[in-house]
Amino acid sequence: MQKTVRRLCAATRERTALLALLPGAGRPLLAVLVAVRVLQALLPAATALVTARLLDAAATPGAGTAGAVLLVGAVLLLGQTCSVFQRPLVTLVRGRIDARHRADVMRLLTRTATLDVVESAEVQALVRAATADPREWIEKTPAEGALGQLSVLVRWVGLVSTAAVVAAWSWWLVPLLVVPAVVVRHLVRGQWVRHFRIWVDGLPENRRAHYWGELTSAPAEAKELRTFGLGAWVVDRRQRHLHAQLDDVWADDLRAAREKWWVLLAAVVPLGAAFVVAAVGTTRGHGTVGALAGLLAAGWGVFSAVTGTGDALMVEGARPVVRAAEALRARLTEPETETVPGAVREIETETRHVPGTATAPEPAAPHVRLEGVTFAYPGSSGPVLRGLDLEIRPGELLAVVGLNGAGKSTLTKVLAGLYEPSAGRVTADGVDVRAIGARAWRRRVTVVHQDFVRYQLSLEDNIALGQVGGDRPWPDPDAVRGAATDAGLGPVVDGLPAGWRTPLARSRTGGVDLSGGQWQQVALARALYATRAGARVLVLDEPTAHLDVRTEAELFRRLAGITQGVSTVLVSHRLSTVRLADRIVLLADGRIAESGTHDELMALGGSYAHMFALQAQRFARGYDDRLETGVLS
Ligand SMILES: Nc1ncnc2c1ncn2[C@@H]1O[C@H](COP(=O)(O)OP(=O)(O)OP(=O)(O)O)[C@@H](O)[C@H]1O
Repeated sequence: MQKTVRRLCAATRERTALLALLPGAGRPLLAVLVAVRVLQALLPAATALVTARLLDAAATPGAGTAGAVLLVGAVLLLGQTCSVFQRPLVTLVRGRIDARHRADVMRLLTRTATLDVVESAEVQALVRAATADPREWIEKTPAEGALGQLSVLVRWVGLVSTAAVVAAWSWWLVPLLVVPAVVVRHLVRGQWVRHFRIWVDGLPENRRAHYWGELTSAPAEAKELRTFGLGAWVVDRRQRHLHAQLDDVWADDLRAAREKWWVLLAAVVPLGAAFVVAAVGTTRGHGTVGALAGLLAAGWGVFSAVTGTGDALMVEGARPVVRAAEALRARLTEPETETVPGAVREIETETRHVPGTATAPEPAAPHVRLEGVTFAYPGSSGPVLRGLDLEIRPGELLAVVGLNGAGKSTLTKVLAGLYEPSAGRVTADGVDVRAIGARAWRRRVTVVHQDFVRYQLSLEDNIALGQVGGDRPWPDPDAVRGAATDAGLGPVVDGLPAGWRTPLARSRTGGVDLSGGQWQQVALARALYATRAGARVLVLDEPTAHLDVRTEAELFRRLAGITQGVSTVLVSHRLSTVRLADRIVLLADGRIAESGTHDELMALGGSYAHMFALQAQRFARGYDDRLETGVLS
């Protein structure tokens, strides 16, 4: 009982939340839509009345029918006008509400300061449910639910008005029509609920089928499908998952078709009986033929108003979206530290400066320290970083090396404020970066991630995304060109059909795709653009993995000049490159195991020296031509 009450309360709250979305479409628009819907709901009763009047006028000798004909015409015209206007009104209302809802969800997601929230499986599932982008017939958007709920309410207008017409003939006909209508509604609704559940249960199979289906048309996967001859295997897998879901659905369709006889019986017998009673009554002198015709029309109106389940389905399909959006709001609403204590106000308010374009003083690179930093991924068995201490001195080039999985990328993300340490802290000039605020800190730190993003935008925009917002014009063409030149993109730009404006996506008109190495240079240029806009810590996570030897060597020869006044943290497996750094740290077991210059670490004879010797041997045996050609010595 308590459970039922709680379920009813939740349903009422969610339905109210759906209705509350409607004013978001704009009050005047909503008012017109409600007026149209109410008029439409009144039409069956109006039709019944004017039909009765016309028939009576026609049956009465000498009575004029012109007035009655005009009334019938007016009702028909009103009906047509309503249905003509209803469609665009609904489209507008739906578009506005859903666009606003999706933007709200996106805002919520992008506002979260750290990655762990977005990465969690729970949040991903909520996002999938709340984005309201229906991929199945059982899913409805919030606007569809809101409009459905409006129709459910307006349906009462139709029910009351048609019931009043019927009651005018004889009140006891009203329950005779309403009771079987309620039974039919119950039966039909039960079938839909069952069908709905079968679909929901089969959704995991459906998603697997979609996954394999999409592989057959995705350009990236098309390569492998052909290389390994996986085409038929993938199609077969998709079919198997689809059958695993749809066999149950189709069985239920058959069952529902068989049950339709009961529904038909429940509708036809009482409705037929009511109409027969009315017809017999008319032949015995109770009312006119016109009144009987009106009664039949209104009776059908009563029945339709009760049995229609389409709107209720819209509401049911949208309720999970509203629920997920509420849960997401509760989960993601985290206050971001925007208030900056006095000690670091300077960092927050510094004028961001593009060299050569403004006279503001250059902000200095901060002295960054990681103090006893411990970090574990949610749900993982142990921490990746364990009480790690590291200092990044202003303006230095610090290299971080370590085996695969040692935690180098994790370290870069903690440094950039994308993850918060579970213990310890990151400080800039002695101030905890949490006190500075994630947004303010990230304007000071820029990162080229290992898995950087290839935006489907022009080359210019791809670079200028390094720093958006602020009071400078965007994109800043001088800063874009300077950063591109520093990243070695000059020859690439010359070869692009529309130069800087060329879209870097083959799917776009006039677009091109770049090679892996060229994309890496674009990502580097993006980070260098950020340094031109004020970032003072540049983190490069494997920035040259796709670059050829010559481009990489050339880049590093210029790196010190390019990043003057900026602290650079370079994560790399290429130790021949790393040796050029001011300082090298080796990450092992979640801590800094070794630290020093290349010569100091070689003299130490530890893990770094061992790794370097191994790589040098491999290169000397021809795995890499850098040592032989003397590009890197
Ligand atoms: N988002 C994540 N969620 C859970 N575990 C993760 C996540 N990212 C990385 N890890 C785990 O953390 C550990 C360190 O990964 P990380 O990517 O930091 O290592 P790395 O030193 O950069 O490795 P590589 O040299 O291969 O790039 C690994 O065991 C990895 O499986």
